[in-house]
Amino acid sequence: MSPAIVRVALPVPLPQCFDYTAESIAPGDLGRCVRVPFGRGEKTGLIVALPDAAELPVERLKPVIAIQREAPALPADWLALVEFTARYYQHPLGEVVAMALPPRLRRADAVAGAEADPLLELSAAGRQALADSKRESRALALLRSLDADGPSRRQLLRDHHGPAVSDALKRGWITPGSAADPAQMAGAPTLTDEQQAAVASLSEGFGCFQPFLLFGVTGSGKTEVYLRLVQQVIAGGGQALILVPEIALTPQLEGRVAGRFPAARVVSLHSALAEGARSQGFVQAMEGRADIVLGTRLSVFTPLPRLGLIVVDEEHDASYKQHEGVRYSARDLAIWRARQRSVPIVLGSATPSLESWHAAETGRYKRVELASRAVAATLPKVRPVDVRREKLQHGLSEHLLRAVEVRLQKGEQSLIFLNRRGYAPVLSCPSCGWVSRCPHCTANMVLHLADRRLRCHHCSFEAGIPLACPDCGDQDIQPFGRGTQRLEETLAERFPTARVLRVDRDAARTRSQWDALLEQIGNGEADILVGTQMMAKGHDFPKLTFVGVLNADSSLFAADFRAPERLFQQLMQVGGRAGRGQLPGEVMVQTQYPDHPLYQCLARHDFQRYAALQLDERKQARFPPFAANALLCATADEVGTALDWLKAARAEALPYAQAFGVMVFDPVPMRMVRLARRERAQLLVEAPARPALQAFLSAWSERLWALKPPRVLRWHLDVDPAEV
Ligand SMILES: Nc1ncnc2c1ncn2[C@@H]1O[C@H](COP(=O)(O)OP(=O)(O)OP(=O)(O)O)[C@@H](O)[C@H]1O
Ligand SMILES: [Zn+2]
Repeated sequence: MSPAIVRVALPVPLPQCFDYTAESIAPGDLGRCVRVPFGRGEKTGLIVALPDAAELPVERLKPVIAIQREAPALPADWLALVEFTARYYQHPLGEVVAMALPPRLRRADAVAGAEADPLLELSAAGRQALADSKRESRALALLRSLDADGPSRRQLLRDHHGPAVSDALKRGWITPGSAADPAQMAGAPTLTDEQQAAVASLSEGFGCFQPFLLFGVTGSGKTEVYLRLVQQVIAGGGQALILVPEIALTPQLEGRVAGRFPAARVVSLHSALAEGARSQGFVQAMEGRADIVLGTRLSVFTPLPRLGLIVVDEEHDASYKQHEGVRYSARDLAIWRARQRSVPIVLGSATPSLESWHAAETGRYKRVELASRAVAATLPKVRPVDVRREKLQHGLSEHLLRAVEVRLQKGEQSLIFLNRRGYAPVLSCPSCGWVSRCPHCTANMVLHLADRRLRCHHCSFEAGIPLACPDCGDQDIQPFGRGTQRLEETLAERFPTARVLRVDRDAARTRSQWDALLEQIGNGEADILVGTQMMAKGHDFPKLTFVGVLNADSSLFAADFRAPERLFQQLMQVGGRAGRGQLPGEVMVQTQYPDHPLYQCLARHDFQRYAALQLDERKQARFPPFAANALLCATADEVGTALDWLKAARAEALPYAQAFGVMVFDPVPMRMVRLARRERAQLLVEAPARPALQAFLSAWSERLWALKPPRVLRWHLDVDPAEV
């Protein structure tokens, strides 16, 4: 009997899969990891097909080394998902698989998915201990919370009560709970009428594919709506997948979900997790043992046998698109998955992407609206502050300073938003014009006074601060412009009694630093916050009533056609942090263009009007969603090499591009030509719609693989690029 053939996707930058022979093979081996000889070494890949015949003569095939049969095989719908991803984003399947699979599964290590996260409840002894207790202690706090909120998962308890949990287990004060209903909710507020209506319309989608756009103003309580839908799904025996932009920015949501469904098994997945935890969560979800999967873009690849609902929170967020390796959009793949599995998908945002907005306008998505805030009576008052005629004090207008002053007097919080880390964006010499450029990038090095370094925010190159100008020796070199550190300094000088707190990536390098900052703000231990985009999303601080925005104009006339859309979203989101509790909010945006439609629409909270204006412009200019784009990017040691290769690539495309209705533009150097010592160029492909683009790219990429690049050159395709 001739040996069986297995087709394996391997993590190598080549477009094809590889055939091997295997002694014995069962249909169940499809979707299993496998070790195979490759080149002079070995590699781990995934069995993606069991073909009847090989592409090469069988005698030339090598036998597999081992098939990993301890871990469960990936299911067929998962294989279809990664195959679609590879095809759509024009990326080798083996690399897509390697990205989508947690490392331990990928290496074909045995993975125990069984590590339980048991439900713990108060025992009779615990109840007694609680009654007898006299002194306040950590153990007591734990027992009290179990008494008040009911049973909870061990992990969640550990997060809040630390070692007290093991202690209480040992003493028998808490015990694994009886099988509780995972759909049972704890501490849910009564829905507003609007929320109730939204839940009702959205639940109509259960059991079939239907994309919904949940368009809800900031603070309207979208999360509450998701949670009710999730409850219905779990009650029906299904699993829910909730995608969030950045888990580091949403510990609140994680806690909220787990706290709301104490008996449900919640798995949270993101790339910052330890390998073991990520593999475990993945296997738990795959075996149907998780009820809710909450995670960042990568979790769109979690196998979910009982999938009943997908939620994409803040669907407009740029972090759903991966910017390296496999350049996929988790939002778009989530929609594909919902269709594949015939389940509803809810895309939620106060500022939807124009793509999704357009889809709702044209009826492809169903729009469900939350027009008012859940708690606060009103949306904040927003106004542009004209800075053309005002003398600014260290970049701050009198209006803005007075607004901060008023908040201080009332004991409320202000946030000054400046999307620029560091002390100053550049150090420069007034006599010869020297500026602190990064030696490896087309970018300036940012001055960080906190640790006295110059740092490139693109390649992370660092240098000390020179005492004198390296070119002319002048000792009077100066920081130019303003970053968050400098703003923090200015505000502390101006308001000496206020507690000024900076919240940016430098202040919150780790998850625990970030949690500590959030707690400080939540407890009202800060009066003035200086924050970057980290502060823009999703947070809910009841005492925060004023938001001042600096330096917004710089994105107004940026070259990228999506820049104004992003600016509008960002300003609306950051403004949405103000006045979410009982206190009314106010937002000021310093600008030289107070009459610009963007600021005018912002002041009226009129997303719809702004979206209509932008979509009109896009239609005229044939930008997405009225066209589909791809970029072919090349990097090399010098830009000329990259441009030459792109020209050759273009020449390959020209003879048949027209047949697809596709335009292939001339290659150009990228705006930031140098990045981390490499020089970059790109070429834009524009098609009337996605199917035409796909058909063209499949044909073209075959030729691209055949075009032998010079050794120093790397290339990739970026389908639906975020920036053009
Ligand atoms: N029905 C309700 N009753 C009482 N409080 C509610 C209700 N719904 C939501 N809230 C509260 O309102 C606040 C805002 O809700 P949530 O964070 O879900 O808003 P959101 O729509 O996600 O806002 P954003 O888009 O700005 O993040 C939260 O503090 C939430 O607990
Ligand atoms: Zn650099």
